[in-house]
Amino acid sequence: MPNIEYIWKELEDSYRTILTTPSFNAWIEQARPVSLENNQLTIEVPSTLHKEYWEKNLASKIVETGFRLTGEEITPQFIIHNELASPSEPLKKEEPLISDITKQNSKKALLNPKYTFDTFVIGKGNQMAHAAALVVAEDPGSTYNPLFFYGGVGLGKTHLMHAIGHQMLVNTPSAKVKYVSSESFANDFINSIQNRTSEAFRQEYRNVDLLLVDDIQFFADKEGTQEEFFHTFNSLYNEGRQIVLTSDRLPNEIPKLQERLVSRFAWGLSVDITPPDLETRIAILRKKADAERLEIPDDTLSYIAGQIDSNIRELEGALVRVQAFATMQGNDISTSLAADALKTLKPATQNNQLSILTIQEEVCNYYHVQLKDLKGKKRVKSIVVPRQISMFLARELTDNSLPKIGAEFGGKDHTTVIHAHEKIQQLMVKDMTIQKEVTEIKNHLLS
Ligand SMILES: Nc1ncnc2c1ncn2[C@@H]1O[C@H](COP(=O)(O)OP(=O)(O)OP(=O)(O)O)[C@@H](O)[C@H]1O
Repeated sequence: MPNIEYIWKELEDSYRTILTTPSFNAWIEQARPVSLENNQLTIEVPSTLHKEYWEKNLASKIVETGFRLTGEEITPQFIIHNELASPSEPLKKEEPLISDITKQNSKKALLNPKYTFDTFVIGKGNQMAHAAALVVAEDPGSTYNPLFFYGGVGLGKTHLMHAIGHQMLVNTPSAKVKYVSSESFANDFINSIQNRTSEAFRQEYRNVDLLLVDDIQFFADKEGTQEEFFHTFNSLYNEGRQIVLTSDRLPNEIPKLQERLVSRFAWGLSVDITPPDLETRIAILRKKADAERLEIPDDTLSYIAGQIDSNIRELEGALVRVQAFATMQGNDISTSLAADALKTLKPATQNNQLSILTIQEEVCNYYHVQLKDLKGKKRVKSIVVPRQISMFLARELTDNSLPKIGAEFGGKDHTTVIHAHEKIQQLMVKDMTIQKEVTEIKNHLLS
């Protein structure tokens, strides 16, 4: 009987021949064979979405390959391990062949040529979003419609959206793809009323196979635009066309978003993107440096990745800054050069804002609890209340996104932060002691 490594290697080879590079990266590279016992091959995958995809689309290959190699029936079993993912390796594969028609259509759809699946680094905070994006690109209009990405600023929502568009055009060059920001949608709509071109507006938006609308939190307060978008949505949805939306928060947290839109957005799948861990940040920088053919030592990349932890746009900006600094000085890039280049950047990125850690430390001091307990899972009241107060203050006093705040409390879900915020808000009204304590901590933090 061949061993598990051999079988997995053979499986990888056969998947490589039948899957596109992005699919291979999303499904096969993110999976890990765990054991082969009693003809059962156990495979660890990162999420339920991955598990379902494997079961539906990839598992039969295991049975086929298993039989070919062993003469016996090998049955696959999938288990989910949330801690599994690590950033994908820089791509070593050949460039995908993108036809001229696809390129022209990508341009027409206003897609950024750099935002493809190939240039996207998969890591813990985005693997589910990436996998969902891929499913939608391969099979638009059926599995997750609408697909809704939410999360903090600069974490790759737009990038994934464009990647879906590119991939769909690779698969079907004649597909009609349209990307707009929510502001452009609103402006187009208003212009169409002023210019009496409503029919043309409808033609434009309701005859696409894939509609990508970015940052829909800016629909808040725009009643007429929401009304029009509601009809656009219905028309596309009823025709089985794919809709992908992004926002910095969940639909039900967007102020003044009509209830009927909130409920429609929940028909498909909502996936959050959380800030990347250090490994992923390093992998993103490495990929970017390689693409730009920059020579940067690994420890310098780690240094830069350590300086900026919650926004990939700023991370990329830091790399550009280091590069410019090196050119200006006529020196090679090194860690000390990077430190010099980023010195002036630090106050700007931090914006003199309170950090989540400062809030946590202040609350720990006030209630005499330990930081590790505050970030831990203990459910005793003496810790739960300070924990919820810290989350409340992090939300009130900083610009951090809900997922980011959750992540800073030992990897808690953003819904825990919402719950904590609501809870403390209510207590502040009912409980004078809590009100006094929270105010004291807040005053101390702001003084
Ligand atoms: N996983 C990733 N791999 C490679 N590059 C990434 C990744 N995530 C984000 N980026 C890059 O970071 C930058 C910011 O990403 P993007 O514009 O998609 O963020 P966003 O979440 O849409 O932000 P906003 O909320 O401001 O619209 C882009 O240049 C994008 O290519």
